[in-house]
Amino acid sequence: MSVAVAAGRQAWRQLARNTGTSAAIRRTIFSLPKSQHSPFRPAFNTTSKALPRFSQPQYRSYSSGGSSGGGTQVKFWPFVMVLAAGSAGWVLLINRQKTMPPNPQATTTITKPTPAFSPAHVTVLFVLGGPGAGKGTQCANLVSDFKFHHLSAGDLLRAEQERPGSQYGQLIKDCIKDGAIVPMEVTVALLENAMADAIARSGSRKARFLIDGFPRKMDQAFEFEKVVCPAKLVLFFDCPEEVMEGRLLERGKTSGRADDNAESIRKRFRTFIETSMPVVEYYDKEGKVVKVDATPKPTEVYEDVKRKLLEKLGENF
Ligand SMILES: Nc1ncnc2c1ncn2[C@@H]1O[C@H](COP(=O)(O)OP(=O)(O)O)[C@@H](O)[C@H]1O
Ligand SMILES: O=c1ccn([C@@H]2O[C@H](COP(=O)(O)OP(=O)(O)O)[C@@H](O)[C@H]2O)c(=O)[nH]1
Repeated sequence: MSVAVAAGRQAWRQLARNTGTSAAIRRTIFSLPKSQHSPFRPAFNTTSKALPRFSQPQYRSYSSGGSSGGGTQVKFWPFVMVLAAGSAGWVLLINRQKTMPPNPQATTTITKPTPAFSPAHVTVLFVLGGPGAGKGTQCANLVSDFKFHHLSAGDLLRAEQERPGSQYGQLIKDCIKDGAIVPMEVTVALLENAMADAIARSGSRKARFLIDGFPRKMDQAFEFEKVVCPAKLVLFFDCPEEVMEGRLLERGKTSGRADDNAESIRKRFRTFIETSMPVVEYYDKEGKVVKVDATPKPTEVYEDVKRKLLEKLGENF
């Protein structure tokens, strides 16, 4: 290898003397930017996003016959030496890389999308429970005691619905009125953006989030954990329908919400039982649910929430 490299170097100098600087030669021989000459590129070219392979047709073709025609002083044996030395080095490098472990970043992108936030820095708690169970009320308490960022999926959707020019405004409006679930792409994107904003504003990459009223459907749960952040646990507020109905009708007197009326409430209850309870059951099987009785008065519910969360997560979660 060293003999070949030395011969190549010698040939390179000879060529430079004959036709100008080595940089000029490089530009003449390879009409490619320098970065595309990396011998490592083919080994890492495993994803569809990778740059195109360094391919032979991009070389100009040279042959020893060229020296006889133009009356030039350039000798062509140095080219042969350079190519021979380069090819030998190339083969050695390729063989060495076959024995190297794969680049984990290069392979991760094709097999599984990386979540935007790492659970090592970001703690996510999903907060679930039927409509009117008291999720928002208890989240407010947790925010003041544990410095959580509180993100209500319903609030984010309502804000998007009101945003001038939103292409999802009408869709969100119709879903909310009918107690149906907005397509997950919209909600997951709103949550991810809101998390990124909160983290940027806090100036620290460590953060705790209460994701309130989400995920309400299995596809949302899978998508969020895959592309945004795996969740640590689910805080589930258990409340009978008749209690929730009374609270919602009372809230409807002042909330101004289009869905706090008897007809929408009925539809929301049905969606909750059919679509959202399976999410709670799924996480329960994973041992990730902290269940709290939501029927006592708010202060008592909160005492229970605090005690059970600390029991599950420890003081320094
Ligand atoms: N434990 C409770 N007892 C009585 N009323 C409650 C309790 N928790 C919440 N509320 C009231 O019930 C309504 C629904 O609570 P909210 O926190 O908005 O529920 P959710 O976010 O689950 O829809 C609100 O008007 C709230 O003040
Ligand atoms: O992930 C979500 C969360 C909420 N919603 C919609 O927003 C409504 C209100 O949800 P919110 O959590 O604000 O209120 P809740 O029903 O819990 O009182 C729901 O009925 C759904 O129509 C949704 O589509 N996807």
